[in-house]
Amino acid sequence: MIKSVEKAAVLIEALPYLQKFAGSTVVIKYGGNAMLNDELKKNVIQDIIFLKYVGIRPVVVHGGGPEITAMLEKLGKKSEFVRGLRVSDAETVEIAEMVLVGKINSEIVKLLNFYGAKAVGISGKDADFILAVKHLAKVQEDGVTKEVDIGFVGDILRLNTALVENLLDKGYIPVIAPIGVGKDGATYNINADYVAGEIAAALGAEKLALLTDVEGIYRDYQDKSTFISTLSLAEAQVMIKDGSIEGGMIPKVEACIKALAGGVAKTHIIDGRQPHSLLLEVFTSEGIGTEVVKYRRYISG
Ligand SMILES: Nc1ncnc2c1ncn2[C@@H]1O[C@H](COP(=O)(O)OP(=O)(O)O)[C@@H](O)[C@H]1O
Ligand SMILES: CC(=O)N[C@@H](CCC(=O)OP(=O)(O)O)C(=O)O
Repeated sequence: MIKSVEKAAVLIEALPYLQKFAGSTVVIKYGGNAMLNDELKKNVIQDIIFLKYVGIRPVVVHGGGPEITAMLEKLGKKSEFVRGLRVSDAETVEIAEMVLVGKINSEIVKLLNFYGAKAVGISGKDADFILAVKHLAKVQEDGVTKEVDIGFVGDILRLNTALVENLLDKGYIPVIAPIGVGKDGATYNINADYVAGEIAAALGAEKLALLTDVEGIYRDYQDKSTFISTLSLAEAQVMIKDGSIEGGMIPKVEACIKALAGGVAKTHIIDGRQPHSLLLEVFTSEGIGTEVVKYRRYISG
């Protein structure tokens, strides 16, 4: 049992962060790999509500990659990824939309409302929130960079930021599904990390927190002793180039780069499997996850 004095110390430790973040916007990317059981989901939902009740403006962007993969498998379709992005033919994007908007978005909204917030779900199609264009994946072949068509995968052309700002101003928690719409009316599957990075930059958020299924970034992710607590943009770019950041971690790091370039003060990749990792990241001095920063300070001597 923790003693009352220790409980009070925990609350007092949060005081400078409560003061610092009151009124600011925090974008939370809730990844599909951090949704894997109900207890974890409840923890994340309670953390988001906690942020809201201490005066922070949380914006939730969710993924759902594993559920899309499982649904595609049920329908006899195999998933293929290029640089962390799902190759999406017309049928795949339709299923991705069904899973993301019809299932995951409405479930997160339901849970947030059940635990005491007022949440509103939106996809990129609501009020043309995410205007998208076809993404061309850049892959290296024999030392040459080639552009590859991976189907209805979108890049973000424009975000209707006013929609999210209006919701925040009225006290709602926006819950965003990463589906975009083209000028031609086509539906695009967009990696949720990119949506989170762009929306954090567009809103001038204080913080972007990406919840995933690893502790953070490793120099060699097969070797847990190579964990990195702070990574600069330049270092991250080198790690993508030399292949030590790969697959699903690439969009995350690129989202941090986008957010930092857009003026977001802090970006973090944290372990969504650790109970209340979001609260620990925001309100304690305990270092958690990997912080991606513009520049790293070197202490000499
Ligand atoms: N250098 C690295 N450090 C940590 N994880 C990495 C690294 N490179 C690739 N990864 C992979 O990225 C994964 C996280 O991305 P992803 O599976 O898309 O998660 P999410 O569903 O949360 O978006 C990790 O589980 C890990 O397999
Ligand atoms: C183009 C693309 O890759 N879209 C993603 C969208 C969901 C997502 O981003 O889910 P996670 O955050 O759980 O990975 C996909 O189809 O898996």
